[in-house]
Amino acid sequence: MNNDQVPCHEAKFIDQNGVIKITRIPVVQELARQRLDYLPERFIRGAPANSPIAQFSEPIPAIDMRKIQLECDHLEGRARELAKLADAAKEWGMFLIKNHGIEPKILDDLKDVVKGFFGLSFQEKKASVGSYVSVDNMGYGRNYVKSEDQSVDWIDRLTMKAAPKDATLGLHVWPQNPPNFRQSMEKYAEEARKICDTILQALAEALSTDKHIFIKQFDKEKSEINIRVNCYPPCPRPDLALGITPHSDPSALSVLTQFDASGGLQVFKNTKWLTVHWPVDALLVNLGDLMEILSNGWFKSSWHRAITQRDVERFSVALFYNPPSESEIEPIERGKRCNGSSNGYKKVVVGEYLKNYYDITPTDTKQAIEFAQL
Ligand SMILES: O=C(O)CCC(=O)C(=O)O
Ligand SMILES: [Fe+2]
Repeated sequence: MNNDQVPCHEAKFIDQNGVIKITRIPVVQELARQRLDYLPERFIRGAPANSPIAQFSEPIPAIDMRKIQLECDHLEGRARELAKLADAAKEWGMFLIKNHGIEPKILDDLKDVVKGFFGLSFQEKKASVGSYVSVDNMGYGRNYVKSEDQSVDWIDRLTMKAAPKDATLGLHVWPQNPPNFRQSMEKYAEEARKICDTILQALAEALSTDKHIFIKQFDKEKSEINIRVNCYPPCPRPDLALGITPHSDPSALSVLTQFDASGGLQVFKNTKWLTVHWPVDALLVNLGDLMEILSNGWFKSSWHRAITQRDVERFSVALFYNPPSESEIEPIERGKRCNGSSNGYKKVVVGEYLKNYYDITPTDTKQAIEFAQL
């Protein structure tokens, strides 16, 4: 099979005139199987992928889940951990989670179904999972495609709605193969939701405000959980490609786990791209735009990207936790609580925020959040 015969994803996008278009992009796993010694043109970034100079960072903050739990009775230790959390949320917009408490079996099952799915042939993958029909970044395929001539990321991905419960009712959008895919993913999502709920309360306490102030905007039945499984196959020219283009997540919180390899995630901090020290199998939390809005600018959503590696295949699972789509979220009072780095934020309807985000992403800067700025 030469390069032109590789199976393609069909990515739908709406062009500048509002017309739905389809562009065909080679399946990256299939390209990687050919062990090319060059990078196909479509994947070449305009500027060197690793500029500005990426460096290894100082370790990012690691938050001990046991210490931030409400039941923790070591009050002094808890206060110290909350201060560390506040610092991480303001300075990094991301942190690692120690002692997350998710049973190894749940994470092992997650890894098995993810690798099981991406281990299928392209035809089997297509047969295993249906599509969400509309242009909404869901299903097996591609991310952030907006035109025929844009350079695209070195990634295959699978995105699904895990909550609310009826989000996928009547749709064949969960992989049928491996057969326990949905069950394993939902089990993991349930655990990740508990972690998010604890973090939401801890973040509020870390700002010395009512601990319910963020979590009250979520709803057990209606909050959204979207999950994106990212597969980054070995790349012939990591210096010219990116795994995921720079972005902030639109979510309130994103919980990430990775398998097999680390060294792929980078965060933009103090004018530099830093490679995140992220032990394989640890959980990492990203603050998304909705959290920056909810906190009225106190906390920052992280601007991050994934790089590719020459001989390494890496998988990550990103779980995005949002208040209900139809709800209007309200930033906390500005007053003393805003750090003054922006004019602050206004109320936004979650679904409208997300729609705008997906309409304009990818962007070169954190532009989507301007939608909610005063
Ligand atoms: O693979 C990673 O580490 C990052 C993934 C990510 O940023 C995303 O899916 O939004
Ligand atoms: Fe992300």
